[in-house]
Amino acid sequence: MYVTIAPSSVGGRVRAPPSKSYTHRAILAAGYGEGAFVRDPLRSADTRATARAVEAYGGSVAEREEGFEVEGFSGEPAVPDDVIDCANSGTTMRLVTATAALADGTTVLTGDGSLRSRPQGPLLDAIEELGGEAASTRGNGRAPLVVTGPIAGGGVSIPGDVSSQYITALLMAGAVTERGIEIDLETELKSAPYVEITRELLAAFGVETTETGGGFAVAGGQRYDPPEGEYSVPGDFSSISYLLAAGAVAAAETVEIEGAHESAQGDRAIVDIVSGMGAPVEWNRAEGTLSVSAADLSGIEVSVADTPDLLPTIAALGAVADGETRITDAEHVRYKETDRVSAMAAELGKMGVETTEEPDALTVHGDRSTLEGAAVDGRGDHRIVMALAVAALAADGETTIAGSEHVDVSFPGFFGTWADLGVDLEERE
Ligand SMILES: O=C(O)C1=C[C@@H](OP(=O)(O)O)[C@@H](O)[C@H](O)C1
Ligand SMILES: C=C(OP(=O)(O)O)C(=O)O
Repeated sequence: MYVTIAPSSVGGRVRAPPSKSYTHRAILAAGYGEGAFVRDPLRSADTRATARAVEAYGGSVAEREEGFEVEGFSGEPAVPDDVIDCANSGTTMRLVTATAALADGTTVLTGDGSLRSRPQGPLLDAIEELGGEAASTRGNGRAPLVVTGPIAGGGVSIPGDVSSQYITALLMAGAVTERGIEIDLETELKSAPYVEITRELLAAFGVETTETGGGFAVAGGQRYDPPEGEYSVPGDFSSISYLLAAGAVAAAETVEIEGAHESAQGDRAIVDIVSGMGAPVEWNRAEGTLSVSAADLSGIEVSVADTPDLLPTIAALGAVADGETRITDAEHVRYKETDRVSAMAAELGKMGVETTEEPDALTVHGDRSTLEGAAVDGRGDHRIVMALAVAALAADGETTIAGSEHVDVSFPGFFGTWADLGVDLEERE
């Protein structure tokens, strides 16, 4: 599908979708236990992929009005009847590849073209180090993957700078192994707050993890069992980034965002980034509301070591801001649904924006007066689509984004929310 967006001003009160990261983990945690009710989950293409995997391992996930009713496989995943299709979701593939290592038999995992291009080698090596068998069918460290268990746990070393999802995967699976898993990081951990999200969620399910000198550890033989048998998912700060950015570049009146409660999400850094660029932002943490007004923005330097998913949003803000916006520590942002560093450089380039790309950085030379509407490509990547939809608000003339349907991966109804904010847009096949 295509969406055409005319330059618009925005205002009003909207609700952030529930967190994708917490929803994935809550569904799988409930699967590792006897089950749980996941209240207010994100119902999206990616989180449904995790739900399907839990079913493949012998659990069940029923969608109810208020949440997902999950029945678990009690720490003993069955050998799936069929290949597990993780679709577009890296989180699903990494987290449930470690689950496969617990099953007494062989599991095959695959995904769409984008997911089959993303790195899985370090996780396969870790499973082998723990005594399982794990291979890429093409021998290139990418899916399709074939994993044979069971593993009993033990010590493992893994790089920290490719994906934090490997650590999350091993911690979650390790809790139900016999011996637990001790993870030694070979290189500095990137996307570190996502491991904190994991640890926070595991604690809420009664599972203890520890930070060691060189990494993390989880004891084996633990039970996943949240109080009252339920878990409530907080709002998603990566999704909030587009709403805050829309307010910062185009609010005629204040934009108010509900569902912004404190949690371990590193992407809450967007609040400081937007205000650091000059937009007035207020965060009422007790109520979980944010309000933002527009201002003349200026460029900023920001590291995305901890917050890779914010790069497309910051790049779009940088295109509207005056002066240079330099986004550093971004190498791991190239391993996402697309290489988001070069995707943003190229697509903003079509809108008249000058950028400088380095292996681990992107500099956007912002000048709102030269930002022009154009035909751009969302690259089949939800975050590229949504970030370009931010830039479109401030462009001179209409912008048409190809692949608008991909927002379903993390923010279903994104363009409905955009319209509620007053954006002048049209979607078509
Ligand atoms: O664990 C998670 O929920 C995620 C971790 C991050 O990936 P990496 O750890 O691969 O950087 C992030 O980019 C992704 O959107 C979600
Ligand atoms: C990279 C992302 O997710 P995943 O790794 O789960 O595909 C994302 O949501 O931006």
